[in-house]
Amino acid sequence: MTAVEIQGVSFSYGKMPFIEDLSASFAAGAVTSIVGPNGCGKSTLVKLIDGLYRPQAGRVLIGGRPTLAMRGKERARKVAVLAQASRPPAMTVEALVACGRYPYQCHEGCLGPEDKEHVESALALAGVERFRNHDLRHLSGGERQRAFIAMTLAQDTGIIVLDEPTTYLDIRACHETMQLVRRLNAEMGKTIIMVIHDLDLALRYSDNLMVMERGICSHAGTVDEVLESGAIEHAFGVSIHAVGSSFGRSYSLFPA
Ligand SMILES: Nc1ncnc2c1ncn2[C@@H]1O[C@H](COP(=O)(O)OP(=O)(O)OP(=O)(O)O)[C@@H](O)[C@H]1O
Repeated sequence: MTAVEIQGVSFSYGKMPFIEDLSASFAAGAVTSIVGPNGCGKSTLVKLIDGLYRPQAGRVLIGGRPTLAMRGKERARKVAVLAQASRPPAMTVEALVACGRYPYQCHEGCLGPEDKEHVESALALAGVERFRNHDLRHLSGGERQRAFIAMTLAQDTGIIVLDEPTTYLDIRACHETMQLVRRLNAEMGKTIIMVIHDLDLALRYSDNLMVMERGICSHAGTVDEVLESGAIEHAFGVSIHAVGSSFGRSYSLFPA
């Protein structure tokens, strides 16, 4: 089953077409990473999925429904998008996580018992309960990232899109974030789509990969299929060596 489908999408920022006739699909219940060199259009694609940008041609479907046919709150009940890390707002972790409930709130914006339950379980799942009263600005990068992931969990969507969730994190926090992603997928059946620069993390923690090169999808498939295709080597100009160990496979990448 397909969670998100991109059908013949074209998009340009100015006069020059940037994304042209892009088609791709993201499988439901899978962890898919979008990888590609700087500036190839990964974040643009995320914004198209989020409905922030309107394609000049083609359409994006979420659960079979065109994104632009949905109102903002309806879309936000289907897909939670965590944008690239920016300066953290001055608020507590709990207040941030409560923001994830906005698609379910009425005009007054107060939380009902069901909203509060979702906030509590999101705090617990992301492992940030003990920081609930902490100011986001005083957390470490890894703790803060988990707080933002908790906010997307409170949104209670089947699909979560993470744009560079490991930026600024040290190696341990990177792996913890990826393990959380895998747990959300395995235990809650979440479909995860993430943009990720660290190819080793993408290869280790994803089921599927989509490789982008300047506005196009050059290859998509399972990790093994994409590795065999040579699309990553082509896109990044690297060679990849897989190393097996009792801890699983890891990947070394060298300039070609
Ligand atoms: N708001 C904008 N207006 C004009 N051009 C833009 C805008 N946002 C992005 N671009 C351009 O579109 C291209 C793709 O940008 P995008 O951020 O989607 O790439 P990316 O693959 O996510 O890059 P990175 O890996 O560096 O984050 C880049 O050349 C960028 O300069």
